[in-house]
Amino acid sequence: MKILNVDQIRALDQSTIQHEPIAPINLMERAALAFVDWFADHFPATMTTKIFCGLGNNGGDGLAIARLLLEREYPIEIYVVRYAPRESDDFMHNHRRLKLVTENVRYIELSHDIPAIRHNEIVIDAILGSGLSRPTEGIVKSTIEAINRAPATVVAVDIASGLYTDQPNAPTDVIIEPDYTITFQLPKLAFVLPKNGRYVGDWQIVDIQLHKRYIDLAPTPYYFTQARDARLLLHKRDRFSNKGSFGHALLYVGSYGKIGAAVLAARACLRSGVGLLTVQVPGCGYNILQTAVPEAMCLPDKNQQVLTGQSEVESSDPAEYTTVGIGPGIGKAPETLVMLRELLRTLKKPIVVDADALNLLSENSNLLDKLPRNSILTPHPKEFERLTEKWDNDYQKLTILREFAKKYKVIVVLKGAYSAIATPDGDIHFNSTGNPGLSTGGTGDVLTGILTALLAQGYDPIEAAVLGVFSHGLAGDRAAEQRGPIGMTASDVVDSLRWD
Ligand SMILES: NC(=O)C1=CN([C@@H]2O[C@H](COP(=O)(O)OP(=O)(O)OC[C@H]3O[C@@H](n4cnc5c(N)ncnc54)[C@H](OP(=O)(O)O)[C@@H]3O)[C@@H](O)[C@H]2O)[C@@H](O)CC1
Ligand SMILES: Nc1ncnc2c1ncn2[C@@H]1O[C@H](COP(=O)(O)OP(=O)(O)O)[C@@H](O)[C@H]1O
Ligand SMILES: [K+]
Repeated sequence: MKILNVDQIRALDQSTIQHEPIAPINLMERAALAFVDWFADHFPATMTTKIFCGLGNNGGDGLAIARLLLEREYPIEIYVVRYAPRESDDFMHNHRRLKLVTENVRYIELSHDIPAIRHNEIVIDAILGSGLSRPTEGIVKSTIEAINRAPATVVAVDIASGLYTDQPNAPTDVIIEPDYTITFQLPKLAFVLPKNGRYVGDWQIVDIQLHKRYIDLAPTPYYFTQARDARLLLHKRDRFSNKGSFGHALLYVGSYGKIGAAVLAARACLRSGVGLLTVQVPGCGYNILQTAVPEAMCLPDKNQQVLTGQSEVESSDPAEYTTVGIGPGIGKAPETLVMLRELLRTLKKPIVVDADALNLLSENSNLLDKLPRNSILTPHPKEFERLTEKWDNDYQKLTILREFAKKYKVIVVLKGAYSAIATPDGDIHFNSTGNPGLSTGGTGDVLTGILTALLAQGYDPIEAAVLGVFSHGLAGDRAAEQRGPIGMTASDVVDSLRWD
C-alpha cells in the first residue's frame, strides 16, 4: 500500500471528484459515514460525545459526522471552533444541513466558551486535518489543550489536529493526543514515525473509495506493507522440490556467554524454510548448538570464545554457501574483525549483516564499501546512528536512511515499531506488524535467521527484507496473543513463525 504526501492526497480528492464523478459534498458524506460506522462499532449510543469542528473540510467532516450520529441517537454536543472569519464551502454546506436537524450548535471564540469535559465522555476531534499549514495558536490551541487535559477518550478524524501529515512538528507545537485516529483511505507518513506515537494513538484506515487509478499511478518512495502485499511475495513450493532447492545458508553467530543468540538465529532460519543450515560458533558453543538445534550442522571455530572463521574441522569456503548471515552475539574481538574483513573481501553475493557485525562496520567504516550489493543490514536505531550520524527529527532520519542505502547499494532494515526498510533505489517500506512485546532480547537475532533463510531460498533481497520483516512481526503478534506482550520471549516468536 502506498503512502502519499499532502499535495497528492489533495489531488486524489480532486481526481475522485472528477473521475467517479462525485460531488465534493457527497464524498465528504462518504468519509463521514465510514467514520461513523467505525465509531458505532466501538462506542455505544449511551455515551455522551462532544465533537469539536474547525472551519475547513475536516470540520465539514465533523459536522456531517455529528448529523449522522444524531440520526443514530447518540447524545451529542456540537462545538465549532471559530478561529477565522472564513469557512470552506463544504463546511458551510454541512453546517446548513446540520441546522435542519438541530439548533444545538455552540461556538467557541474565547476560552470561556470551551466546555468542561468529563471522564466517560468521548471527544471527536475534527478541528484541523491534513490542511494544517502552521502551528496551532489562539483559541484552537486553547481548545486542544483543554481536550488533552480532559480524562475522556479522544478520537481524531483523519489526523490529530495540529499534527503535520508529512513534515516535522516543532517540540513546542500543541497537538491533539488521541486514543484513536480514524484516517481516510491511506496511511499518513506521520503515523509511522516514533516521535509521533502520542499524537496518533491506535490508528485505523477506513476505505472511502478514492480514485484507485490515481493511487496506482502516483509516484512515491513510501510504502506500508500489509498482509495482502506480503502474501504476494511468498514463493510456492514445487511438489518435486528437495532440500537442495532451498539453499544452504551459513550463519556466523555467538561468542562466549552469547551462544543463545546463535541458537535463536539458527532456529529461526530453520523455521523459515532454509534447505540446509550450517552454523559456525566459537568452540564453547558446539555442544549447546548441536543439542539445541539438531537440524543444523555445526562448525566449531578453533577459538573457544570468539569467532575467527578458522575451524578445526574441514569446512568449505563461505563463498560456496548460498548466503551468509553474520552478527548476532559475535562481539567485537580483533580476531572477529579480521574474519569479517576477509569475508567481505571474498563474498560477492547478498548477505545479512546484524548486531556486532554492524558495530564492527561502524568502527571500520572503510569496510562499508566492500559490502556485497543488495546485502541486508538490520540495525536498531542506536546501531544505525553509529553507522551514520545523529538526527534531529524522524524526517531527517528517513533522509539519512535513504542516502545510506543508495550510497552503499544495500538494503537497510531500521528496526523498531513500523520497521523502515530502505532500498538502494531510494524507496522505504514501513512494516505494519509487530508489537511492544518484541522489545525483548533476542528478537533481532530471530530476524537475522529469517532473512538469511529467505536469501538462501532465492528470494530477491528487497522482497526477502519486506516479507521477512512482515512475518517476524506477525509471529510476534501471534506470540503476544498466546503469551501476552509482557510474557512473550524471542523463542516464542520463533515458535510462532508460519509461512502461509
Ligand atoms: N482526500 C481525502 O482524503 C478527503 C479529505 N477529507 C477531509 O478534508 C480534510 C482536509 O481538509 P482541508 O484541506 O480543508 O484542511 P483542514 O485542515 O480541515 O483545514 C484547512 C483550513 O485551516 C486553516 N489552517 C491551517 N492550519 C491552521 C492552524 N494551525 N490554525 C488555524 N487554521 C489553520 C487553513 O488555512 P490556510 O492554510 O489556507 O491559510 C485552511 O483554511 C482532511 O483532513 C479530511 O478530514 C474528506 O472530507 C474527503 C476526502
Ligand atoms: N515496539 C515495537 N513494535 C514492533 N516491533 C518491535 C518493537 N520493539 C522492538 N521490535 C522489533 O524487535 C526486534 C528487536 O531487535 P533488536 O533490537 O536487534 O533486538 P536484539 O538485539 O535483542 O535481538 C526488531 O525486529 C524490532 O523491529
Ligand atoms: K482532526
